[in-house]
Amino acid sequence: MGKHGKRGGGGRGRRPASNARTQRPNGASWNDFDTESMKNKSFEEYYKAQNIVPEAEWEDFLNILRTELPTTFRVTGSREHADTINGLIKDVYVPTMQEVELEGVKYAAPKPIEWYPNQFAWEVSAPKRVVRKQPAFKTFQRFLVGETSVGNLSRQEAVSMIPPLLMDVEPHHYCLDMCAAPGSKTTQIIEALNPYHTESTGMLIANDSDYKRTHMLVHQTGGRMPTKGLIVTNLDATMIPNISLGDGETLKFDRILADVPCSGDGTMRKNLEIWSKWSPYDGASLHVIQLRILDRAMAMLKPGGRLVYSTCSFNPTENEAVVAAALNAHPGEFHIVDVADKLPALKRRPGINSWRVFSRPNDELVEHASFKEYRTAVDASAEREQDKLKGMPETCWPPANAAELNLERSLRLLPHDQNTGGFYVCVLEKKAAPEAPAANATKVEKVDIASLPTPDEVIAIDEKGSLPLKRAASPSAEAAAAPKKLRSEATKKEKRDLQFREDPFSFVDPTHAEIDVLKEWFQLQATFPENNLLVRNEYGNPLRTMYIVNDTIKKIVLNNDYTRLRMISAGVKTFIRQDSQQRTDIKCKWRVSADGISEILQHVPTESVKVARVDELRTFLEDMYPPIDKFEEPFKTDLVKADLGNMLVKFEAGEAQGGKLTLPLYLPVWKAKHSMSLLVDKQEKSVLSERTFGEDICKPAPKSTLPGGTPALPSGAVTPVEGTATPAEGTETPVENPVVDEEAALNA
Ligand SMILES: C[S@@+](CC[C@H](N)C(=O)[O-])C[C@H]1O[C@@H](n2cnc3c(N)ncnc32)[C@H](O)[C@@H]1O
Repeated sequence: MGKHGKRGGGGRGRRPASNARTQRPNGASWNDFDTESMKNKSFEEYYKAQNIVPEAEWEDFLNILRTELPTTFRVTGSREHADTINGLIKDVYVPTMQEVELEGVKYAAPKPIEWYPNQFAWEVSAPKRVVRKQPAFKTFQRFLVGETSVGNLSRQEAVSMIPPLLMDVEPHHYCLDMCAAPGSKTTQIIEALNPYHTESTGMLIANDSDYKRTHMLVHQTGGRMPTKGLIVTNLDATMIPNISLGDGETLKFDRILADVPCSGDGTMRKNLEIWSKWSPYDGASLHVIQLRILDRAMAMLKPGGRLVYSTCSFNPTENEAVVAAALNAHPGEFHIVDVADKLPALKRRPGINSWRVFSRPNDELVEHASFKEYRTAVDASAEREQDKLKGMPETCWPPANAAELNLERSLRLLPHDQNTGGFYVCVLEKKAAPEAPAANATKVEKVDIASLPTPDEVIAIDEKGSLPLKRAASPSAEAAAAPKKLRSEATKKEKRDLQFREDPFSFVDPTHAEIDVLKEWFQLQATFPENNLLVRNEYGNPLRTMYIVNDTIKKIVLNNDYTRLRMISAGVKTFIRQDSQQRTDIKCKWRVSADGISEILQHVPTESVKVARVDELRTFLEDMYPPIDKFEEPFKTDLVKADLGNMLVKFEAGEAQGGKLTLPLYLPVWKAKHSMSLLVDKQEKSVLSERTFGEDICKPAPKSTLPGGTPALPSGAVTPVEGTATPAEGTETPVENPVVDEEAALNA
């Protein structure tokens, strides 16, 4: 195998199509690669031998792997305005991109992905070079970036959208996403739990073992897809502890996604370095951890529950071998679900029940027909030098009963079928009660997963093509042990994970004076979940931020030590304290966050929401602090009459001043002594402006200081409020999410 991935020099065979530098985080970009260097002898030999691609299609398979992936994205389906956004794409943007020509070449307009439900996913095949240079594509690109930043669109590889669609999530389900970061599938699960903001009683635990990546997860879900039924945790998925719901009940899940760390060779079209680095050890080194994660998922699933196992790898060692071993570790308990009737337009290949196992001593593939033969080679020292894996376990080979496990019901997505990356998905269901094997079933020994060797360090590649991921340090084994008692008396006795440095979680006493203030100010009705207001300190003190959680999340928080669960966040950030140093006559020093407004609106009387029109929205966007005089009647009188502080405003659907709102829009607004302001993130304001008025009419933030002496804000900050300032330092850590935390910006 030659050395590939040279930087710079544009030698012979250089890809002609793109001038764009699609820089990869790991350093390789499409410009650095020519198709000549996109070769790997072992990869080709290995996969030819696996028979996952019919011989007649082999060249198509290899050729498409050497081309750049189209851009694909989803419309966030649970949003009220999903249809509006999809309508804009179809009716406004796509017509302008018909027959686009650049340098004599015609490029197709974006088109809906055929198999994705409701035409809510799109594919843009034009290369970035065209998108940059061609005005119609450029305008569309700006729309995509803006709507993605506020959570209305999600950029995601097409095949990566499949596993959540096959989970069949319903709003009442308890779900677990075991390896969730950066969270593209997590947002799909949340959407399925909250279709069109129906009242979901279900919940999701989104977990990842990489601490930094759990914060990406918080950002991805919090700002873009806020839900009161969500907890983010930072656990090793192989030993997620049992979770108590109180009264002796242990949480079992209806739906689990195990989108496990993998070799990522299905991502070669964007993660170009795989071409030079691929080896059969990549998959084999991950086999045991993948199996352990799947095994843990099986234990946490309810009878009748559904579990989706997926990888972005073609490799049977990471796919069918893992599923087969897991089934044989739980004989008679699970079956593979036939999903042939789901997503009917999706071209998929059946899983295989026979595969071959190779090692690669001295850079040449060596096949081992059986585990026994492989061990003989290792023991004879022929393999020892290369035996980085502490030995491939027997579960890497097809078991004797492979043909009886219905592995063909699992799905392999091949890139040349519909111009995508590669993926593997298997849907498993837990039987209501274990079944005895059929009399004619092949006898196999039960797989003992606990006895399998785990490599010390496994390196997986993120499906987004990010940096290789090292396996994160695991929480302590004790932390994984089941809780013995309820939290009320047991928390202090439970073994705490002292390495874990996040702030504690507790609930505000509903009789607390601040809750009375909130109730009176916002006229919160009896339906308001006053018992479910969570704060990030030990004493239930509403110091800076209050989050709303649903009842199940509350039970989890109350009945489990947060360090043992390594809880990073929970619920929707709803109320943010807005203290004033200059004014004492503000009756309610809290504002509703833009993320939390839909949680509040359902509990306030219609008449307490002020009504405005598109004209008023224009005034709010054009001027960061419009004086009350700038507004028209009858809204102006409403503003004059209102007390200083936060109010909720409904901007009615309609057209005026070159703007159009297709649906009503609800936003929090602040009244200060001299002016008004929209409590919305700067970026979101620009997106809103583009969508409503066809251009960004928002004035840039003042350069020096703002009224009240508040300094100008970084991007991502909510508009500060005249006359308000930093709350006194409390015991809570102020920044739960450094990227989007509005408070942090206010306090800058
Ligand atoms: C393929 S990526 C997941 C992609 C994610 N599901 C999505 O759709 O955005 C695999 C993830 O597994 C995490 N991971 C690796 N080992 C893990 C373990 N033992 N337990 C939990 N997560 C793990 C990695 O940090 C990585 O974020």
